[in-house]
Amino acid sequence: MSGENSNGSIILVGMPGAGKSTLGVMLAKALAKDFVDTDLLIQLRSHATLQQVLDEQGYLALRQLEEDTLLSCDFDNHIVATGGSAVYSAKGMDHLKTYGPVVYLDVALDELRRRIHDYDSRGIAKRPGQSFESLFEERRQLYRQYADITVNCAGLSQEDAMAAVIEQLPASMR
Ligand SMILES: Nc1ncnc2c1ncn2[C@@H]1O[C@H](COP(=O)(O)OP(=O)(O)O)[C@@H](O)[C@H]1O
Ligand SMILES: O=C(O)C1=C[C@@H](OP(=O)(O)O)[C@@H](O)[C@H](O)C1
Ligand SMILES: [Mg+2]
Repeated sequence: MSGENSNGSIILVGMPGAGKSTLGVMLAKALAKDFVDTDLLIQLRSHATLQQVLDEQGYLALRQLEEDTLLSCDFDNHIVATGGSAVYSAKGMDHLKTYGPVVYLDVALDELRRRIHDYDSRGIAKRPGQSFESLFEERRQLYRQYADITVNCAGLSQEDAMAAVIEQLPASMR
């Protein structure tokens, strides 16, 4: 994943169900960039699914694995779909930010609930028993803290959300 252009990447952050993985592929195609989903890198590194890591080692181990994975990769000229928990790693986020703007896909709680049907088996790095609402409140401030660009995705189709992201990018990246 290395390359010459260290300014050409876009880092997608947001809650599980915000559309990072889905829109990431679409953006990569539209902007002629490579695509990476860091969840898949974590799984390759651990030879296990995220849910297996959670079940066997716990959510803090998953967050540590995520940080290690983020820090060990170059993300030049990529659309990067992060896992929703990437923002728990300040080091990981600082590393990601060196590759390009962090785009927060802001989706309301009700809409996320409609999209996520596997909250307890999706591999989410949350405290045992933590509700989706509590996770949403805890995460929202972290996404805002790291975001260079916030895209309000309320009511937008995948295509319209992708267009909204592109519209808010610096002109040099569109
Ligand atoms: N703008 C959108 N409108 C409706 N559904 C969406 C939208 N973006 C993503 N989805 C759906 O929401 C679900 C979660 O999307 P995904 O890309 O996996 O999110 P994330 O990677 O942020 O967890 C998928 O079923 C996807 O098709
Ligand atoms: O929010 C989370 O705690 C996580 C979300 C998941 O990714 P998505 O955000 O793509 O659903 C997951 O697999 C990740 O490693 C942990
Ligand atoms: Mg994803």
